[in-house]
Parts: sequence; C-alpha cells; structure tokens
Amino acid sequence: MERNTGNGVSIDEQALRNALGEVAGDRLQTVKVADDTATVMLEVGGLERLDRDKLEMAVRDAARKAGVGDLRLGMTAERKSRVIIAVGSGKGGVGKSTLSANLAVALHRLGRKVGLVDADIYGPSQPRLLLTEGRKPEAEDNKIHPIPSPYGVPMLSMGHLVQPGQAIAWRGPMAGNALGQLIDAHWGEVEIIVVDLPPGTGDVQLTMLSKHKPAGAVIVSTPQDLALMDATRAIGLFEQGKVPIIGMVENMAGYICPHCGEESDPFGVGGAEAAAKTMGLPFLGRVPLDMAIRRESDAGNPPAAGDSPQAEAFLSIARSVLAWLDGKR
Ligand SMILES: Nc1ncnc2c1ncn2[C@@H]1O[C@H](COP(=O)(O)OP(=O)(O)OP(=O)(O)O)[C@@H](O)[C@H]1O
Repeated sequence: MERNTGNGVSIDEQALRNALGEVAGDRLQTVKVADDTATVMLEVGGLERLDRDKLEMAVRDAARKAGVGDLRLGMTAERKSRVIIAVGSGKGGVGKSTLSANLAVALHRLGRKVGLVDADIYGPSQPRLLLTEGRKPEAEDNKIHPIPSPYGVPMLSMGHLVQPGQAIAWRGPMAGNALGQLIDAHWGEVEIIVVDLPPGTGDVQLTMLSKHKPAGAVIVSTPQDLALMDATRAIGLFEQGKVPIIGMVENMAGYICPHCGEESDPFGVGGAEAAAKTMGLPFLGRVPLDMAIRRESDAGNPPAAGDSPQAEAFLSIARSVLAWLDGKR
C-alpha cells in the first residue's frame, strides 16, 4: 500500500518491507507506514549486543534511504533461549564423538542453528571430524568465538585450546573452567549446542550438570551387555543431576560388509533398544557398524552431510531429538 507522507514522498509499504528484509532477513517482523513515519518491529532474540546494534544501524540506514522520515523501531526477543544437548556414554570408543558430530550436522540440515562443543578433554576428536584441526579461536570481551566448520555447524573443542596431548593432565577445576570457556562463548544465533562429553562420569560431566544444565542427554552405547552396563551408570549420573534422558542410541549394531552389503551382527543387535525399554527410556535409533562411517569420519566428511543410507540413520535420530525438544518447549 502506498502512503502519502507529510513531506510529499510516497512510501510503498511492500517496497519498504523488501528493502528492510535485505538487511534484517527473517528478523524483520512487522512494517507499518503512516504519513512519513514507519513503525518496524525486529526480532532480536539470541543476538549479542554488538550484533543487535549493527542490525539496528543497518535497518535505520535502509529506512532512511527508502525515504522514511521518522522510524519507530521496536525490538522483541521472542526467540527461544539456547539449549544444550549433552551426548554421553558409559565408556570410551562406543562412537559418542561420531554420533555428536553427525547429530549436530543432521540437526543443521533439519533447519536448526546448531553449535558443537567437544568437551572430551582426554581425546578431543571433533576438530578432525569437522575439519577444523589446527585452528585457534579468537577472543573478544573475554569470550572466544566459535570456529566455523564447512558443514554449517560452528564449533569449539578442547583440542582448539591446547596442544595435542596437553589436556590429558587436566583435573577438577581446570577441566571445569575450560568447559566453561567453550560453552560461554560468542554463540550468536545458535539455538542448540550439542556437547560431546568425555566417556564415563568424571569432573567434566559433574561441571556440565551443575553449571551448564543441559536440556537433555543422549546416551550412546554399543549393543553388548558390558557397554550397556556402563551406559546405565552414565544414565544414573544424569538422572541424579535431574537432566532428562532424551533417549538411547545403539551404535555399531549390525555390520554391513563393504564387499557384498550383507549385514551380520558381530556385537549383537537390539541390546540398547531392549535396555532402553527395560529402563523406560525412549530409543532414538540405531547406527550400523560400517567401514564407510569410519573412513568418511576420519577424513572429515561426516556421513550425515551426505546422501548415503548412513546419513538417513543420523537424520532419523536428529528428528527424534527435535521432536523431544520441541515437545518440551
Ligand atoms: N557406526 C560406526 N561404524 C564404523 N566405525 C565407527 C562407527 N561409530 C564409530 N566408529 C569408529 O570408531 C572409533 C571410535 O569412535 P568415536 O571416537 O566416535 O568413539 P567415542 O565413544 O567418542 O570414543 P572416545 O570416548 O574414546 O572419544 C572411530 O574410529 C570411529 O570412526
């Protein structure tokens, strides 16, 4: 609709909306024009102050160029606050890091703004999995900036803060402080942070539960009884800390032969699903033991970013996690 302004300039409401949309994107909510005044509402939830100021300046500039004499700019922060999803396991080597990286990438593919924190101080592997090895985060206002990965998921790892091997000696408060630096970083628009915890139930997990309160936890296990017993311990830790368990994932279930594609079950299959059922927990899905997952992960190509059947396994788990999260909010 075109409005005749007091100074004789006509402002087309749709044209103004388009011009402001160029600089504000989906943060532009309402645009109303009356005489030479435009009333504009922006959604600024999750933006840091500096970014909010930049957005405001850009919108004011665009409105002035579009002929607006008096701009009344309102801001709301409706965007839901950031949540943490912790990924834990009872023991090492069950594929917790692989699952965390692929879950983050899959959540991003499903349209969410996702970040990844690698809190595994004893063996940080996320920089390799998401191709950010050797990068050092920059600091601003006493906080560090996450490192963008090629898969749309910004990330921070203990491996970005220290030289390889150095973190092993960390205990107690030092490990907790390092975790704090990774979580309280400049995450900007990120709405979900996936945290890859170290295996077991040590200092980092306790800090995570007491200081950073995840919205929920995903527990990864292989199908064998022993791994499942360890997983039960990890579940107990989260339950004690009053962190809800989103569900269990069974990894390395069923071996897909790289030559003939036939499936066999070296570690058994279905153990984690049965254990989840016994404990009254949701089962989020199963990822097969597949050489392609190992090969691609080691090469920094998370399978969840591609179109293979493995990608679908991770996407399906991510859908279940989102359904849980959205049902909760
Ligand atoms: N489904 C799978 N199929 C084949 N290989 C896998 C699968 N899941 C994980 N792996 C491989 O198993 C190894 C261990 O996986 P990963 O590092 O994710 O485990 P983790 O539980 O995080 O171990 P840690 O606690 O020691 O960091 C890696 O080499 C990884 O590529």
